[in-house]
Amino acid sequence: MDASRNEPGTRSMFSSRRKSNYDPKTGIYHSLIRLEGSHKIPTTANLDTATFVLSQFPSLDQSDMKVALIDSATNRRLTYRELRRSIHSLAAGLYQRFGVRKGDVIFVLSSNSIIYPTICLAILLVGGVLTTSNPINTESEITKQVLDSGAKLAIAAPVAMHKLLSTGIPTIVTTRDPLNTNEVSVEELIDSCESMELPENKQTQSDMAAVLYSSGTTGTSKGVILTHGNLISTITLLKWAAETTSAKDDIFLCFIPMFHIYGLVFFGLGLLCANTTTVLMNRFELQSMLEAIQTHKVNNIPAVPPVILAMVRYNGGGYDLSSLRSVGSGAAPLSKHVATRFREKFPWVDLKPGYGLTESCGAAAFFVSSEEAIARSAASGGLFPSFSAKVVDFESGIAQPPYSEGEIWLKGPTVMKGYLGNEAATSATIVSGGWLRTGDLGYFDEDGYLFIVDRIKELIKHNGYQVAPAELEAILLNHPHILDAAVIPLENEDAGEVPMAYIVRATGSELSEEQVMQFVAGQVAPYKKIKRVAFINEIPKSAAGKILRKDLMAQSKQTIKSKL
Ligand SMILES: CC(C)(COP(=O)(O)OP(=O)(O)OC[C@H]1O[C@@H](n2cnc3c(N)ncnc32)[C@H](O)[C@@H]1OP(=O)(O)O)[C@@H](O)C(=O)NCCC(=O)NCCSC(=O)/C=C/c1ccc(O)cc1
Repeated sequence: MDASRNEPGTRSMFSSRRKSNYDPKTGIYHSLIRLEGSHKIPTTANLDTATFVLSQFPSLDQSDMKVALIDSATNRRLTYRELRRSIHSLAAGLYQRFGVRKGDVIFVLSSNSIIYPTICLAILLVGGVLTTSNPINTESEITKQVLDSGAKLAIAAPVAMHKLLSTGIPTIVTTRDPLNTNEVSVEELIDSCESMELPENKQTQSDMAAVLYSSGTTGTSKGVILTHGNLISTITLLKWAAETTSAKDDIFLCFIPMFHIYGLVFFGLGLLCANTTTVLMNRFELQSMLEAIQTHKVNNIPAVPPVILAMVRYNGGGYDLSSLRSVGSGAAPLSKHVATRFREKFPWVDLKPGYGLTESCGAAAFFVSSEEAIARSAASGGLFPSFSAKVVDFESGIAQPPYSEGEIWLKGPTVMKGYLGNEAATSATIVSGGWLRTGDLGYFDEDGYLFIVDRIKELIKHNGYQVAPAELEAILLNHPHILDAAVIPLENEDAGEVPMAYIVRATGSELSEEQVMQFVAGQVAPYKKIKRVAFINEIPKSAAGKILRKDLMAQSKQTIKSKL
């Protein structure tokens, strides 16, 4: 969000104000910002996400001719009026022609497209539960998610359709191949179902709205249950943030994937409530991004660290980037060094890191103004309104005062209901009093700014995508020449981290590093591929048999240093 267009007085009010209040009696940090008037989170019980989002669209007059989405490749535009119509038609088509009923899970397998928000909102409007996946995932990864989520129907991009064949679930293609007339497409449903009836919506805020997959603090991928209440809260907070920072008239650029919470909340749902215009890229590519910024005079980009690094490295090329005023950073830690270089190179752009998780439905902490972000360049912002946090010491379990480190626990209206069909993981993650254990190590300063210093959870972040070590270890242990294995994150300047495997070979085996990498590469999505292998006699483990990853991470640093 951009601060340079704040209403008179707003900027100084926010930059001088503390973002949270620490109560030493309870050890709780509370957000100090209170939502007022139309920014309050709606409390009506009988409300669903799509009805709420549609109620925020420009009114049905000339103002609904405002452009909501522009396809950067084709320049195709969708106005808010057209978007409203497509959402209703597709929802009616899903109801009448595919029998979708309240609670039915629908699996969406597509990269970003101009109709992605329509698909999400139509599913939510008809009472379906949205589950999404990266289309570059393998057939077996996709099949696993289809089974785990209990999806009854899929909507898939033509290039990914084949990955669903073995699941046997009926599939609608996003755009029809003119040569294959048997397929029903989303576009056809939008065109043909306009006059079909959609029965009265009977959903409540506590109903399940989405199941997005995350590995949480440990283990493999789990379905994060997000209710309509969670989504409505996160959208309300995003709309408030857009308005507070006067970003309502900004042109946004979207390349972050809408199949993850970050992209879904910003571009699939939230910014539509702020009535912004978004230029959509099917996937990230540096030159295309620079071109899109110049052509569409883009002002605002919610981004991720690898993209910010790519912008730092880009040298010239003659693109006019003067329209750009705000770049956000989420999904992975942004190094202080990269942030400083970015600010030196693009001094007219506000760089604002934020913090959120799938389990907190995206929202948790953000910066209102760039002055705050510059003054605390290693922070991830202050708590969003309506949030509380604790910093809990691992050994004692005692909540810590400002500047003391511990695990960040969060409480707020966006915190997930739990993991689908996984009581054990749910109760280990959402603990007494409704606190969400984030698995991140950090602290607050005395003004309530959050600093994330390390990750305690067993997770690798490659390009902002989660890679669960447990998933790769399970694959490795299936190799007949592998006795034991452990996977850890290895720092990487371009992608943040890459997966590295420590392998105990079976006696007499001459298995090579290359063979290990190829074995895994054939079974996982590209971002999960193991990029480095080391052989070891024994995997270090605790008395309880838990892999001592920190020991291996320290060892990997030594090994790599000695090889340089
Ligand atoms: C733009 C990135 C950084 C780079 O894109 P890429 O270069 O295409 O690389 P990928 O990692 O996507 O793809 C891996 C490989 O697959 C390839 N690939 C790629 N898309 C294709 C294709 N459609 N066909 C075929 N091959 C392909 C790609 O070329 C590449 O190949 P290779 O280099 O050979 O390994 C991309 O990774 C990306 O968008 N990452 C962001 C992930 C993300 O959004 N994570 C959010 C998780 S949720 C979260 O943390 C919430 C935070 C949050 C924080 C604050 C808030 O306020 C709210 C929320």
